[in-house]
Amino acid sequence: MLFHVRMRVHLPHDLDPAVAEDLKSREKARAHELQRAGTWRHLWRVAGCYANISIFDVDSHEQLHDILSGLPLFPYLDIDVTPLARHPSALPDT
Ligand SMILES: O=C(O)C[C@H]1C=CC(=O)O1
Repeated sequence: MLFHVRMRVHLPHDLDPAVAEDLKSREKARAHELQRAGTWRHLWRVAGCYANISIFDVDSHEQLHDILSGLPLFPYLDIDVTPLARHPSALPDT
């Protein structure tokens, strides 16, 4: 199952810089792990924003929820999820 996910990051301005760097470092490691597993299929920066557009490939809504809510930055993310279905005019393997 494919999902389009938009994440906007809102780190508090008074967050200790060392804590922020630790969160970003752990988030990056987890993002790499999920990309290598094929679960986090696309990860794009939204130009001009501290936000990303991602495509996740998971087995269930519950798996997606577990992954997103387990991200180190989760407490600071606004997340919008859109389920994707195959378009009838899409060429195979696109
Ligand atoms: O920077 C972001 O968009 C937030 C998050 C997503 C992947 C990652 O490494 O950080």
